[in-house]
Amino acid sequence: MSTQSNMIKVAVVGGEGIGPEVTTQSRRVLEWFAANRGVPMTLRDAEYGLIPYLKTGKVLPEDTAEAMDEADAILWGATGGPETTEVPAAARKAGSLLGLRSKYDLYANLRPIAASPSLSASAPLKAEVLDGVDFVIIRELTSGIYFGEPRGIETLHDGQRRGFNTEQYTTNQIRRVARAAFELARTRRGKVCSVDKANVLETSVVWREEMIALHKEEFSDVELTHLYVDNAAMQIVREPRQFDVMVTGNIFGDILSDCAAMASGSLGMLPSASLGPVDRYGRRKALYEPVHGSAPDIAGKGIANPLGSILSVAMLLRLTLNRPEDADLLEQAVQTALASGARTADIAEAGAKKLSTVEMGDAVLRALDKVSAKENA
Ligand SMILES: NC(=O)c1ccc[n+]([C@@H]2O[C@H](COP(=O)([O-])OP(=O)(O)OC[C@H]3O[C@@H](n4cnc5c(N)ncnc54)[C@H](O)[C@@H]3O)[C@@H](O)[C@H]2O)c1
Ligand SMILES: CC(C)[C@H](C(=O)O)[C@@H](O)C(=O)O
Ligand SMILES: [Mg+2]
Repeated sequence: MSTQSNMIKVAVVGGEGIGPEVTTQSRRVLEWFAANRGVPMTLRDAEYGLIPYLKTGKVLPEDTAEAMDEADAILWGATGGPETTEVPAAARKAGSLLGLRSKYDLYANLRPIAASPSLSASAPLKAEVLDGVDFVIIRELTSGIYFGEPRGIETLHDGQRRGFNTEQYTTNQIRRVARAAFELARTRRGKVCSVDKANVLETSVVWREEMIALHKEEFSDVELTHLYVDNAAMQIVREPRQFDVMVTGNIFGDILSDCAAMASGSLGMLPSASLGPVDRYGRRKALYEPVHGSAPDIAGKGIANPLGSILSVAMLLRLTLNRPEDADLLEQAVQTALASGARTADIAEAGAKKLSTVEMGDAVLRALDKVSAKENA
């Protein structure tokens, strides 16, 4: 991490599938902020996935690991896809995204969901329930069933195979992500909905008890409610406006955020920030990435929606660079581009012109020029 001045180091890791396609556009946006708004940052590009594996035998070569280690912020694209079946499971595991989340202790994963007024005609949900949708899912990212031990696959006496994993949460793991949720709610509409499965799982019993205890001890000014995860999935589709901050465990948050993407129009629209603990200098390691994956079904076609990745840059500007005005400007530019009719295939109304990934990047850069000129006028 940077030790001097306010120069922020950003590692840009496009990865696989549509990852490099969308990250090329969000990188252009970062460059626009460096050139036009004097945002102090250095960019270091690094390869991840099949391509470096074929060259070095590692999906995460040393140079990439070093770029990520020294970065304040990582702009990540995506990992995975059928083309990577050439990479043995062990090599993939050695450099996995889960391993990186764990290595940097990126426990608080913020996934904001906002409905764009311009997309109400093409959104899968009814326009009446979308007006004003604005909530954040905070997903615990470094524990739960993704990381619990024991785990494995074994062969039983009768020859059947049995796969097993362990769901787990400790008091501290719950409390630190709960704190992130309560603190965020204080800057928003003051409401936290905690999602669990406490009617079945012991991990969720502890989760709910710790939420209630911390709320009572330190955050009684915030409204705290609870939902079981099955009901939460239904409520997100039925009436997403009821939520302000939703906090939940690793696997529930993974599933609920893809579900919530339907309130923003497409999975391609959702950004995210994964944050580590604050160190003694007040800094925290962060990884910014769209919520979607490598989308093998559209990879290489140049049609992926780059807005989830571009909006992740807005989160980077806000959370790592502490430049809220620049983050607002970028979010405004995205809305301006959408209002002017810019659509990739995933958000296009019937009959609308479909832009390529690059053309959507162009539309956002044009909108940035326009909104910043207006601001300076
Ligand atoms: N953070 C990550 O790197 C990440 C996240 C999710 C999935 N993955 C990996 O991605 C691979 C594919 O997974 P999947 O197909 O289940 O999920 P996915 O998110 O890649 O795609 C799901 C669907 O959404 C569409 N989609 C996703 N992003 C889009 C975009 N920007 N524009 C337009 N359409 C978009 C895809 O075309 C696909 O139909 C898997 O290997 C998975 O493990 C990686
Ligand atoms: C790629 C995969 C491991 C990842 C997850 O499950 O966390 C993804 O789905 C996500 O949402 O970031
Ligand atoms: Mg996911």
